[in-house]
Amino acid sequence: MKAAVIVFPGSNCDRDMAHALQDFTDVKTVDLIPHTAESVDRYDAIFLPGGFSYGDYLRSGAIARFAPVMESVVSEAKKGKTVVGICNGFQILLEAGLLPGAMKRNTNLKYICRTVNVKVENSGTRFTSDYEEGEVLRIPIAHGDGNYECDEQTYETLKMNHRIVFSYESDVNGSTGRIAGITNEAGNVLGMMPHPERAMETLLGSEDGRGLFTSVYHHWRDTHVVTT
Ligand SMILES: NC(=O)CC[C@H](N)C(=O)O
Repeated sequence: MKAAVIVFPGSNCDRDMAHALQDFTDVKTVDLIPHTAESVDRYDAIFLPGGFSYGDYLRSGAIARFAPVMESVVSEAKKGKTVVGICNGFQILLEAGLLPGAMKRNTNLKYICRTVNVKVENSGTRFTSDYEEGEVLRIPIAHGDGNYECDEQTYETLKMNHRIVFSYESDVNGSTGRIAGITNEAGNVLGMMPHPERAMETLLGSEDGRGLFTSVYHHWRDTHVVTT
């Protein structure tokens, strides 16, 4: 599997994301791809990392969504490739229209940086198959704009189709339905606010994030014939 980690001006979790993929899965190639790249079509999975792309000016993710590489990210997502957006990456996917809804300021109007309990609501996805359904993970959050908002109909659709993949065990930022992560309708695009790439080693507080990266890798391995 070849993975691309997109680097926008202001990304700050790109190296952690590459480290998570490189050192905790059997992914063959992990490349850091600049926001100016024309195409990511040679990659099997595309990762949008957290950070403060374009300084969060205008609205988190609103400028990054127009970065040159995004045209290719959108078209690969529409072809069914695996796309993962974490934190600012999730915000960019929302702004790009690959996922429904939007992010508002956290209800306490503060940047929240702490480890929280995140529940796996659906373990039947390519992002969560290595977790148990209902499992509670300890994963850090670090965001100012993590208050997920969508209209009632969208919320009902997300719920009915099991597209709410992660939820906060208790309310941390005001998100509708305590939503922490959702997929698109086709199930190949995931956006989540918590940072699994910062939960890879017990020494650093938690290794509960590993399952996200191994699930993506195992999904790819199980759907591809590997010739050596
Ligand atoms: N860690 C992040 O990706 C932060 C996302 C965004 N800059 C926010 O504050 O909401």
